[in-house]
Amino acid sequence: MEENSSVKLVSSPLCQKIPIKSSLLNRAKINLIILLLLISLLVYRLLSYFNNDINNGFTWFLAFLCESWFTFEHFLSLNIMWTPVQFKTHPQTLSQRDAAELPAVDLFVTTADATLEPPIMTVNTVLSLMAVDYPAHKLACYVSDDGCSPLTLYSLVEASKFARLWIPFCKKYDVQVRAPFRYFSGSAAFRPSDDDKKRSEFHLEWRGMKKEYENMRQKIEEAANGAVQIEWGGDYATFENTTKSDHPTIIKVIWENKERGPEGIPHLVYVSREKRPNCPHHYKAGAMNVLTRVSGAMTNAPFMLNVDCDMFANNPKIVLHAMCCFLGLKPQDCAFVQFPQDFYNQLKDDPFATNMAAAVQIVGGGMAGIQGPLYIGTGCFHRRKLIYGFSLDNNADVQGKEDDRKVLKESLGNSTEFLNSVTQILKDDSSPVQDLSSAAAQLSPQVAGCDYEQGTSWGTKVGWGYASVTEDILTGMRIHREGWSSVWCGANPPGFLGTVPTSLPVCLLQKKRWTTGLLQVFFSKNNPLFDTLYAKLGFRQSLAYIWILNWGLSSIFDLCYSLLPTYCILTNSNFLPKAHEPAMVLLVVRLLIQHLQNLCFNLQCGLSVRVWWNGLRIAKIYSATSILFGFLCFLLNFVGISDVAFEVTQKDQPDSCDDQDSDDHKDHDVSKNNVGRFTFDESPMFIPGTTFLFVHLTALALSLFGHEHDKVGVGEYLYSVLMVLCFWPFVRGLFGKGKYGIPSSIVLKAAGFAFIFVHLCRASASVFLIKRDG
Ligand SMILES: O=c1ccn([C@@H]2O[C@H](COP(=O)(O)OP(=O)(O)O[C@H]3O[C@H](CO)[C@@H](O)[C@H](O)[C@H]3O)[C@@H](O)[C@H]2O)c(=O)[nH]1
Ligand SMILES: [Mn+2]
Repeated sequence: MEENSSVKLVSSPLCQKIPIKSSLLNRAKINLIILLLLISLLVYRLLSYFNNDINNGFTWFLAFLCESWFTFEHFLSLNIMWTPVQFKTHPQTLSQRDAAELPAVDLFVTTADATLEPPIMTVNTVLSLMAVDYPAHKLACYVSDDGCSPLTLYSLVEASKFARLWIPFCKKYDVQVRAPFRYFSGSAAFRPSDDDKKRSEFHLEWRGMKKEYENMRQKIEEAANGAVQIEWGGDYATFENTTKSDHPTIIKVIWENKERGPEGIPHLVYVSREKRPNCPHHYKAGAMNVLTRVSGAMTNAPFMLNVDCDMFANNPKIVLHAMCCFLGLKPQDCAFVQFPQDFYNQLKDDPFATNMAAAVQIVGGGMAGIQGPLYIGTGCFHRRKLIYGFSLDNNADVQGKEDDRKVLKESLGNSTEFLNSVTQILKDDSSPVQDLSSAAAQLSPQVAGCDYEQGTSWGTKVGWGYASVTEDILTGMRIHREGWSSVWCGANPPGFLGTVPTSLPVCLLQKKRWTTGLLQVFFSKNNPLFDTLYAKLGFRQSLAYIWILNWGLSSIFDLCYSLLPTYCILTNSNFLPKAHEPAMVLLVVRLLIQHLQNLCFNLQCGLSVRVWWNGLRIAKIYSATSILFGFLCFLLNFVGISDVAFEVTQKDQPDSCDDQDSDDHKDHDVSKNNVGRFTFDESPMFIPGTTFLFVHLTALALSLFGHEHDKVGVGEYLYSVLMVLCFWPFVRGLFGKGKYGIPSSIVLKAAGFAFIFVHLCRASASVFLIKRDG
């Protein structure tokens, strides 16, 4: 194992921090070479300026600007991959401890829309969490429903009935995957083991359980498609005359573990916070803050896990893994425990590059070797104390704060029940509430009300942050800024599995939101550089954040750069070194190393060449569509013209158990051949993408048909041809029918923009071209 001086080794019988050995360090070294090549290309560009060896000042400047950014960006990425570490946890050691010694954990699941996020999916996530290997009386599961949907409540009520059969079954047979849809998916991986089969009663129970699950699924489906009406009355009466954006607080204790025994079924609570039309609700961040307060006043566990509704616990020991980190490391080294994001519905050859597992691994493991991984919004365990903005040291000033109710009130709001729970957390006193249902009844709905947070620090110094639609990065950064480190816990099998969008329009919406959200953080007082200067964010950690936050901006530079070849072809100029120049060698070597490295990495991860190409291609497509739009949204928001909304990502319905093999992903309305094929809709995001294609096609066509092009080099042509290849799915879209075709309104608008672009290029040529011939 390679020792690294900048990585402190922390070890305990529960959790070890281990530097990752040389293969990844080689990655860093190769990237160092690429960095040197990038720098030498910049030097070449400067020299060509001083030698007066340029034929177009505009392209020179733009190319220099973009290349400087690429070099800087590459340097930032190198920083991340320089000292990767991994954490190894030993849950079996912890599970030997007495249940009484294990801390309580509140489990949060968020859902926002019963149509985009099928309730059966939320139900599976909830069941997988309630069934984990951990004393049941130490767990409570809270579901936030931003959709205020009686269907969601109904589904959870059904789920709680099923849970009473499912959880004992899972524990009896040590089921490995406790999301029933997955367990019963028919996939070979989840077939009962030989040992189980030998037990005579197993088959009977297995079949019975499968039938129960099917019944529950059917009931929920029938309620969803209206075949069976939910009866308004009892618990559902409160939903009458409500809409998603206008309704009172609804909190229902669906199931209470009254015996409080380790073998029981964990509590299950439904929460739909109050919403009113003129009251900002801050999307997911707002929902998380309400869950924090409601759970505080009810079970008040010192630790909280949060997952998105599509992300089930794939490893039954997941809470034990997390507790190994919290109990095995020094508190300041373990502010939160983030599990990698992994997905189960990956499309073949990953056409939309949604499988970011490799990238996430590099970033997560890399940052883990600095000040700790970023918080990625789901699959993460937090400390309640830090979420409230307190220090982890029980020093005098905290005790002081505790007495000072006024200070607490100012920052955390004015609810007696909730403030009492906060005081308890400050004292590290974890005695649970006696009776959940009466606690819920007494709890003023105020803590989940839409004006509770007015004048408090919620959304700024307390809880999940409101200043960005990527509330996760913002919130994690606040914790790092306060000087704490976080942990990256790669359990095996993976801790959680979620879904990725499986169609292009949905992917575009998601990428657009991420771009906007990240830029919102960067261009604000939350900029990581300030946190390094004025707070406790480490310098290298700050660089890592700068790299992540500018993910969208890098693509914008890339988009500009990709337009340069067309500009050059249209104006008979060049911006890349000519074939005979030595700089061309540097360029070619750099591109070769970079892409070969990526290719090898893909192959090492067991992925195909196709995946590598798809990744390259879709990056260009995202730049010209979603990222461009995300950037524009950010600009409009920055100058105060428009708000940014959190548009929920549409999720595919999980397969029912009758499907033979869930590992083969199925698109629900197309034949298998079309899975992953590009689909289009009326979204304006397709306009710039199509325009980009038209511009390249026009430039290439014009030079083929005799347009003057003696100064254009081979580099410009190859670049442009490559861009057309990347946009080949769009070429197909021009001729495709139905959703496989680009709508004619989009094509017309794009043609208009392309015409204007070509015209402007040619008009500007006369302004920028340096007349060398006198
Ligand atoms: O008003 C809202 C909007 C969303 N959500 C929930 O937020 C979660 C994430 O939403 P999703 O549409 O799945 O967004 P993704 O882009 O897939 O989510 C990623 O990116 C988000 C930040 O942009 C993070 O919050 C997520 O955890 C992370 O998985 C889901 O459970 C939603 O139900 C709400 O509770 N209320
Ligand atoms: Mn999601």
